[in-house]
Amino acid sequence: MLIATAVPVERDAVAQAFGGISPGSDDAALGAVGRAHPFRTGGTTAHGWTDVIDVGVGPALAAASVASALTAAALQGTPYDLVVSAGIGGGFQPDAPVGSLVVADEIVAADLGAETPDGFVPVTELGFGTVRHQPPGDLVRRVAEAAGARTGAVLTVSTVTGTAARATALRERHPTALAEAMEGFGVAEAAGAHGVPVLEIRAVSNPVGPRDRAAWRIGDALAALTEGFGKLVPVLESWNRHDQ
Ligand SMILES: O=C(O)c1cccc(C(=O)CC[C@H]2O[C@@H](n3cnc4c(=O)[nH]cnc43)[C@H](O)[C@@H]2O)c1
Repeated sequence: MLIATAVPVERDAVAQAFGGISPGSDDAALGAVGRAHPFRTGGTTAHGWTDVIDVGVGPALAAASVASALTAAALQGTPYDLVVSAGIGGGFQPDAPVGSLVVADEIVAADLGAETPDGFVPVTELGFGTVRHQPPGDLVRRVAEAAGARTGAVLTVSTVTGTAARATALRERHPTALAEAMEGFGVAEAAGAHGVPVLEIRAVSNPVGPRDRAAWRIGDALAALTEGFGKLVPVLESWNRHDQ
């Protein structure tokens, strides 16, 4: 399994749930993504090992980093069979309070499209590409149950929402959205290109809405990430894509 966080503190929060903090690795597949201290579990389960890597902020860098890691692992003959995008995120209020966990039942590119006089039009309506990925429903349910998480759409944005108007517009376009972050769709595109299932798990660090940096609770969200992963690791490790 490959778990992709944006930044090292998120990687370390997830790695703690596996019993370690970024010991570093000279593994060639992980080195290929250019990250200094990837975390690799001992590989003691029947399902092999889990790598936790920080892939950078934003959908483009996340996609490039994850695609590199997936390609390198496949070329080594040890392909990953599940990719998880994980980290902190903004929560739509009141449904996803700060400190809560959200598991994506849909990973949606919320600002990939065109602005028109009639409003936002997604690229799919312009005849291009895709704007959503669907994680395996059974795995989403099991993981959310184990971690005590809510399930809903997680939006990927290139600009952190900073106004109430923008939060309302996003929620109107995506009524099932619980959270927004900046990497999930990029990670999902890379996983999709390799035919590998994807999950997104976010710990809410701040409300989506008017920019109020003082209201961000990054420490609490990182703690929730560690606690949540502690509960769901057995589910992730035992999941087999043929269970679907
Ligand atoms: O606006 C600021 O002052 C500010 C301070 C620290 C960090 C940021 C970020 O933009 C971090 C983005 C990073 O964290 C994820 N994230 C967390 N909350 C949100 C959100 O409400 N909307 C989008 N992304 C969020 C994101 O996945 C990035 O990895 C800003």
